Formats: sequence, C-alpha cells, structure tokens
Amino acid sequence: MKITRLTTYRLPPRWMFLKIETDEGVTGWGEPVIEGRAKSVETAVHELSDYLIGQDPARINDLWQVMYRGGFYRGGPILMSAIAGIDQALWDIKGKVLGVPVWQLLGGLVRDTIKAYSWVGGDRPAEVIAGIHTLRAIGFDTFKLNGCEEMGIIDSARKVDAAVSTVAQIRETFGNEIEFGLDFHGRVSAPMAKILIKELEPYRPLFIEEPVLAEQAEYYPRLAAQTHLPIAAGERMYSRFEFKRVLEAGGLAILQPDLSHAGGITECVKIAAMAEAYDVALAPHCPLGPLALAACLHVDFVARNAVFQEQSMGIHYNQGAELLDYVINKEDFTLSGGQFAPLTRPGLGVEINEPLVAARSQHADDWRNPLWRFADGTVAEW
Ligand SMILES: O=C(O)[C@H](O)[C@@H](O)[C@@H](O)[C@H](O)CO
Ligand SMILES: [Mg+2]
Repeated sequence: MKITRLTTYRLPPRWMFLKIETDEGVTGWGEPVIEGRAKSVETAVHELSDYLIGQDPARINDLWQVMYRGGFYRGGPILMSAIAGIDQALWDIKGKVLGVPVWQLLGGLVRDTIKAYSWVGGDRPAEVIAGIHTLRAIGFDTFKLNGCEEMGIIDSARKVDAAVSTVAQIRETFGNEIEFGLDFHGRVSAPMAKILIKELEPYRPLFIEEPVLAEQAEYYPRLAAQTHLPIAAGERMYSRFEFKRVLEAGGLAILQPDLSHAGGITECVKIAAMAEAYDVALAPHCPLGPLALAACLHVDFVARNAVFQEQSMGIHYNQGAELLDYVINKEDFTLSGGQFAPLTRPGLGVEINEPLVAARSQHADDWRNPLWRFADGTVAEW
C-alpha cells in the first residue's frame, strides 16, 4: 500500500482535519492543529507530505522518525502538531486495514471505562454554578474551570479573593459531590501561584493546572513542595524530550500531553509509559475535536496511569460547531455515568461526515485567542 494524497480541512470552531488517502482506497483521518495557528500547522503538514507520498503507511514508526529527525530542526507546537495529526491518520489506516481499533494494536484494554470531565465558566470564570448544575444533569461529576482572570506577577489581595470566592461557592453549593480542576492557564507567575495555591487549599480542588507557564517548569517542584494539591501540566510540552525533564525534576502529579500537539499516538503512548515509571498520572489534554478525542481515548485505554479525560462538549471555544457535529457514529461517544467506553470500530473509530467537512471547510474562520492586556497596557497571559 502507498500513501497517495494528504488533504487538510480547516473547520469551525477552530479545528483542522487531515485525510490521508492510499492507492488501495483505505483512508485515514487525523486532527493536526494548534489552536490559533491552524494555517501554520496546515503548511507544516503539506511540507511533511514530501516525506510521505509514495511511502507505505504501515511503517508508522519509521515515518514518525523521518518526520521528527529528517528536517534537522524539530519539536515545538507547529511541527509536533503536524506530526501528531499525520500519526493519528496513519494509525487510523493501520487499524482499518487490520480490522481492529487502535487500542487493540497497542496491546488491548487495560480498563473498561475512562472518566470524562467538562469545562465550565469560560475565559473568565462566570456562571460556574449554573454550568455545573447543567452538566451534572447529563452525568458529569468532574469539571475544570479557569482558576483566575488576568494576574500580574505581583497582584492584589482583591484578585486573590475573587479567585477564591468562585471556588468557595462551588464547594458551598456542591460539597464533595463533585470534583473540579483549576486551570491557572499559565496566567500566573510563581509569586502569585504560591499565594493562590495556599488560599485555595481549604477547598480541595482536584488539581491545579499550569500553575505557571511550561517555560517556568523549574517552579513545578518548588510549588509542589509547598502544597498537597496535585499539580498538572503538559498541554504546552511537545515531546518525550520535554516531558523527561519535568518527570526527572518532579513536582507534577498529572501529565497532560495533547494528542494533537505532542506527536500523536506514537509519541504519547511513550510519554504515558514514562509517566507511569514515575508514578505520575496521565490526563490527556483535549479541548479539540472528535479525532483528537478519539486518539486520547485509545491511549487512555492502554495506559494504566490514565485517570480522566478532557473533552470539549459544551466548551466555551466551540462556537459554530460542537464536538460531534462532523461525526456519523455519534452514539459511540455516548457517556454512561460520566464515563467513556472504548471505541470499537477499526482504526480511530470515528466515521467522519466527509461531505459536511468539505462544505464547512469552505467557510472556516481563522480562530484566534483574545489578546489580553493589563490596565497599564502590558500584554497579559490569556
Ligand atoms: O486546559 C485546556 O483545555 C486548555 O488550557 C485550553 O483552554 C487551551 O489549550 C486553549 O485550547 C488554547 O486555545
Ligand atoms: Mg489548560
């Protein structure tokens, strides 16, 4: 079998799908995208296709190494997201050719279900209580929200109190009936992270995510040393070679590689195994579309240290399209008691509505995240 064509579809709300065709009529789908830089990743995918056209899609490991090492420069969000989506599509092809789901090719199920969690509250945590009530009614009991709004390197007690009061309301309303992670979203620097974490401890969030930016990862062990709250990070790390440093340094209780940013299934299965060696939990990052989620689920179902799975149903970013809009087999993503079951169709297990994808890709806006500034005009982390 030979790879014959790569076609990319930038789609609402902010996703990109990739279709890889072969000379034997088997096609594979993947989701190569960095939110807000879809066109850059699209260019990278088509640059990498020079290494792929005419090649045997079954040689995933070799093609991955060629894409990663063949161009001298490597790593980072654009190239690793391009590789990720291509890798997902190659696994989709392999599963379809062999008639089995990807998790079967990776050694079979290690669990029967995986817990899902859902975002509430939007860019600035608001209507969180109402959001949790709505999502509880459809089976969720685990949530994530932004832990704070803009936060200066040194900021006020008022800002800290605003963050804490949102969390206090959640515990006051729901007690220990629900769990929630707080995503600092890289908005906070170490001095304020120390204060926020200390003030938030009494409300027992499930984890604190990106308490500081990945480029400040040396603070993760220092922050972990001051708190019993689990610290999570990983959505802005892109390969084993980045994750090895944070695992070695310690401090992270949960790794959150993104299956569409960190080199795909081939790379994230290895990252999951590295995390298990350090007794660190895995919770793949996934605010994206159905192919990215499917790729996460295949890793969740073979990684014993997977603990819960982010998914984007109802997420504040999904304006103009929802998680399953482009999926024919929507029923395979049904949650039961807030849990996903394994996807059982061959490959990734996602039947894409191709005519709809082709049509909607004609009018895809070029999504950008908002650019935030502090009152004094300096750029704030969003
Ligand atoms: O945890 C999450 O889902 C992420 O922090 C998410 O909010 C961002 O990755 C966003 O998608 C960037 O555009
Ligand atoms: Mg996050």
